[in-house]
Amino acid sequence: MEIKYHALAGIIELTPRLFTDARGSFFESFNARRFAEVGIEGDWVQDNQSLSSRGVLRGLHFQRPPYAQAKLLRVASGRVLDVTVDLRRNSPTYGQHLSVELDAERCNMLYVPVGFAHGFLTLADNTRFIYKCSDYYQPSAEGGLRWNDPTLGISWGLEEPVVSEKDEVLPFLRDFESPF
Ligand SMILES: Cc1cn([C@H]2C[C@H](O)[C@@H](COP(=O)(O)OP(=O)(O)O[C@H]3O[C@@H](C)C(=O)[C@@H](O)[C@H]3O)O2)c(=O)[nH]c1=O
Repeated sequence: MEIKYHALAGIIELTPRLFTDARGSFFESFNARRFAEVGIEGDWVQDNQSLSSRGVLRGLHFQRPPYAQAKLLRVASGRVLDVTVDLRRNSPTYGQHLSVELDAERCNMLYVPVGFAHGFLTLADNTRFIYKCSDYYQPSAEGGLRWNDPTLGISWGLEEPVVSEKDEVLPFLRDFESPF
């Protein structure tokens, strides 16, 4: 497994070893012991999966404490541009973001600790996005930031993605107090 510690401290990318043979391929998508060794901590309690066509943007989302979630993300089919924004008030990289492409061919995964907003844009049809969460879904604790906030300056590479009504009215960073 290849491990990459990204410039936003705490974000870890894992690219697993794929075992390929005449039947197809195999990889370990989660191994509690091995993942803990490289710094991935989470008492994982919920798995989610979404299906999206190309050009769908979901995010940028988080849950407020005490329901904050760490997430372990991957793509089972298709491809996404995955974006995380550092919302840890004491962090030297507060307000900065990281963009990482996740795809079903490499099966690369991203670990996002508590304290980040998260979103993704699908780059292919039939994109299945799968993620583990370290706390349960709690609608009353949902929060987020606007995907096209000029202060964040995220280059999504698409002018008019498909975005939910809920996500189109999320606040901008300047009007927002981070709960982290
Ligand atoms: C996130 C979530 C949603 N739902 C329901 C609520 C709603 O009716 C429907 C769709 O919810 P949403 O529109 O919030 O789904 P979506 O926009 O895909 O939300 C997800 O976006 C990505 C970027 C994340 O990081 C996730 O944590 C999550 O917030 O599913 C659950 O039942 N459990 C869950 O854990």
